Amino acid sequence: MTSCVAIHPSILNADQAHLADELARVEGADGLHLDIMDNHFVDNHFGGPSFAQTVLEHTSLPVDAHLMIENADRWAPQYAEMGCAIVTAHMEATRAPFVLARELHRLGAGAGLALRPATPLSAVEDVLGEIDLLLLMTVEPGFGGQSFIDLMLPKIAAARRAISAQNLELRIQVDGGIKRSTIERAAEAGATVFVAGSAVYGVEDALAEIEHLRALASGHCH
Ligand SMILES: O=C(CO)[C@H](O)[C@H](O)COP(=O)(O)O
Repeated sequence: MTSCVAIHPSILNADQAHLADELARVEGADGLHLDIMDNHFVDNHFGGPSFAQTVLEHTSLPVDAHLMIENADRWAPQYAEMGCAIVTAHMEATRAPFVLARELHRLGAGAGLALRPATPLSAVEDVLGEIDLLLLMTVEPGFGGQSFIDLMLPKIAAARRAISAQNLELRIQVDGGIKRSTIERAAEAGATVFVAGSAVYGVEDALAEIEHLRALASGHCH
């Protein structure tokens, strides 16, 4: 059965020593969230092009690459070229979001833009019509296992209103602290794509957890 919501496990939280197994145990999710961190835009280093290539070779899921890197205009297109389904750059790290979105589309990928918690929605309002995914961070980007920031709920709701007012199709993704106790509030506010790291990789039966999260969010479809 297709659902109105999507659960994307974040492999940042997987056991990196057993990457192929960790990818296999989330087959059945709606997509895979691939964090890329450059230790400049955030205080952590993870992923990169060769890691992304390895991940793409070991999953059948559509991969959404979340680039927590400086100078995203320069580096984002290669993730589209290698086959990521969606490439998301941070609005704070792109100088030319319209050009970047068109370039990602030309390369066959969806285009996403992400906002740190403290960046207002107004930063992306003019570009919403060019993108496929708006990622609203619900923690400070950089690390898994943090607590969901409740103050992001009005921002999610405002994004949902802006998208409806402009009659757009793009999806709202949330990332950070998504688990059983938070997913319904994020869904009710207007999110439809949920990144879940520790909630999925921290339990033995990852697929059962994905099902559970999907069922909770599905009660609040937009
Ligand atoms: O971008 C991220 C942190 O910056 C991640 O996607 C992170 O893996 C989410 O983990 P959790 O679900 O445990 O909060």
